[in-house]
Amino acid sequence: MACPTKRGVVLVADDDPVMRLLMLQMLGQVGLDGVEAEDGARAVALMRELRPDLILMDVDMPNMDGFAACKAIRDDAAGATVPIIMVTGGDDIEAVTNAYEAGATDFVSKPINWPILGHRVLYVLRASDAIARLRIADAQNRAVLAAIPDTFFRLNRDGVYLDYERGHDAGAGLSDSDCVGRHITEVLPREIAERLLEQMENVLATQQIRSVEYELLRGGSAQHFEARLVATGPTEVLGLVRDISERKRTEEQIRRLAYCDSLTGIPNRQAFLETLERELHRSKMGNKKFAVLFMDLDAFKRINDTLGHNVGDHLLQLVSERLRETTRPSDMVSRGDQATNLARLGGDEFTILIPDLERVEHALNVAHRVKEAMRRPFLIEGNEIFVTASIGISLFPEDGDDCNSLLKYADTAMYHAKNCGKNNAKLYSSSLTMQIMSHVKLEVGLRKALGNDELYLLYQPQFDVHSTEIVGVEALVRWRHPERGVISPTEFIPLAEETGLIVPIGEWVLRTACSQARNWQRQTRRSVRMAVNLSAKQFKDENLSQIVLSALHETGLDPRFLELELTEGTLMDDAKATLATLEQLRRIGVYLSIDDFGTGYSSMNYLKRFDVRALKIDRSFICGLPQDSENAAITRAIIAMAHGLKMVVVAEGVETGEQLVLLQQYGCDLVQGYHLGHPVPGDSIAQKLVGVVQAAG
Ligand SMILES: Nc1nc2c(ncn2[C@@H]2O[C@@H]3COP(=O)(O)O[C@H]4[C@@H](O)[C@H](n5cnc6c(=O)[nH]c(N)nc65)O[C@@H]4COP(=O)(O)O[C@H]3[C@H]2O)c(=O)[nH]1
Repeated sequence: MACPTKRGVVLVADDDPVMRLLMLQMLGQVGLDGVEAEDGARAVALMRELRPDLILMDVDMPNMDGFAACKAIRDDAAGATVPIIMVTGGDDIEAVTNAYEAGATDFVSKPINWPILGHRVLYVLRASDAIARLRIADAQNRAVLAAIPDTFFRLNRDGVYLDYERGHDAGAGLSDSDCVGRHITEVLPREIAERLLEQMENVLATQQIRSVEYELLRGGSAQHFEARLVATGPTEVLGLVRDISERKRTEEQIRRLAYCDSLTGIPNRQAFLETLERELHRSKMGNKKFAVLFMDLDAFKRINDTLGHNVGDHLLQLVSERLRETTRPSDMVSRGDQATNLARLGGDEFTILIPDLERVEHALNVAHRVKEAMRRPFLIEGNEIFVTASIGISLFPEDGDDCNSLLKYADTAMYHAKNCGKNNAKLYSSSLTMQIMSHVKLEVGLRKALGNDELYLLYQPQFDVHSTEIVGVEALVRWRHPERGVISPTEFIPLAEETGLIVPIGEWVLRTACSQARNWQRQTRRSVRMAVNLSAKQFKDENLSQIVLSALHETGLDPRFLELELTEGTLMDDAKATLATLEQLRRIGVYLSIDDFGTGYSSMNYLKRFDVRALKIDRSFICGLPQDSENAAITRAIIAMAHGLKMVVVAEGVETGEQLVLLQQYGCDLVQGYHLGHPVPGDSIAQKLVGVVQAAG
């Protein structure tokens, strides 16, 4: 017979001393101690005093019968849970009913089967012990559930709520009366309910915890929840629901920080790449096309450098704002999520994704709209700032089928647009890559050209209109490329300017030209003025006057015989700095002229202050003469104006005798052009000069 580890105490209440004795004996045999009470009142008093583990209570007793004693014990907090076995008469069914009503745990009938009673007592003690432990566990569970803020519920396999306890963080959520006994689809939106039911099946099948996140609209705003489901039996799950709105808000903030450009508030490179990746996947699945536009502001660096970073930053904000407005129309975006279609990759680079592209013209139209939007002035700190944009476009699937290639090709096309004169939009084509490759190859070659002696000069004579004598020459550089043959300066000078190579190349031209002019003087005893082109980069080089001085000094050429040709653009770019450089050159004593006059904007006022000695009328005005009356009028006006400012006028690009005669009539001073002489090597000029001397002699 199993015995409890601790010896239990049983209170035996009976008015019959023989019965009490027998009971005490029976208890002793099963390892229990007994205490006696001769009536009900005494039993109640001993229960309070000794707190027995079980009570055996006879029904018929004097003073207070068993029913009354049982009730009194139950009414007392100390006796509320103690197991009470009532001892009733033989077939007294009514007594049994009364016993349970009075709060008895069990009953035995007389005559008593003593060995069975021992077992019965032990069984009731064990059951009571288990109930006590359950009661503690239940209290603990309730304490835990009360301490956590979550709502919890129980669902049966059919999806009906068995229980619902609203958590203290749930605010104005559902209550148990909304849920208990109802099916989950009647309580929650169908889509959410179905997800929960699906996970519930998983939980029951695997006995593992699953969680479901969902969103509910409450009081006009979205609230986020996470329900964790755990099986509590083969057909039941317990759900713990937590409000995760705050966590979602934090996650959203972190996402925004990671995916938003902090300056402009639009998506950043990372966000764009992810959008592009998604679009690529979507377009591949749906057999659709899309375009990537890559936009870069022309001359943004200059704005940043001259007006400061604050203005630069402000400009980028306004640009992104304008892009946002421009890319808003419905034809841009066929889906809701339009914000991420526009992004700033960094610096002044922006990208736009055009999904569901039906025709390429569509992408070109958007590019055109963007270009036009950028052309409107931006007002910053009271200044009107003008910018233009260059745009490159790549297409899926025509140009590539991965994000990196599409972005790279749009970038390549953008560079091409810039090279084509800025404020341009260009589509990518595979031949572009070839072009760019050859551009890069040319640059590598140009870097070596100086050291490899591949550059040389030709000289084009300039004649006095009246005496038809050579009074000067213009030095024009050529590049004898080892593979491609002779390359024109119109091809490599822009590249040299872009890469900064123009500074060493220009210095070489200057020294070579000065040395050539000095050689002619020695050979022919004739002095002609040597004109050398100066690019804007050279002009801005702070060592310019030093280089000019040293070239003159080394070759021994008189400064009067060196002419520096500048374009209008170079002069007008930064009038203040220009004045200082021009003043240094004037002090050296060199001759200054303006090349390609009429093609840019120059202020006459400045020209006077700059102490420029000659204007070269651009050949685009001369080539239409004499038929083109408009150009004729412009040419005459330039000559009159230059003479008014005491400047000499040189006409470039004279190709016919008629043009020469006309220019003579207009009073032009000097002429240069194929009609009078092509650019030729130095020796040919020497022969011409000797010829002139001999003819004169
Ligand atoms: N159609 C036509 N063209 C004529 C005629 N007469 C002369 N030309 C061409 O017109 C250009 C005049 O030079 P530019 O306006 O200074 O224009 C020059 C100049 O801006 C630049 N360049 C040439 N050499 C140098 C240099 O050493 N340094 C710098 N910075 N630029 C240079 O390259 C440009 C082109 O030079 P080139 O190809 O040598 O072309 C030369 C010359 O060959 C004519 O009657 N008809």
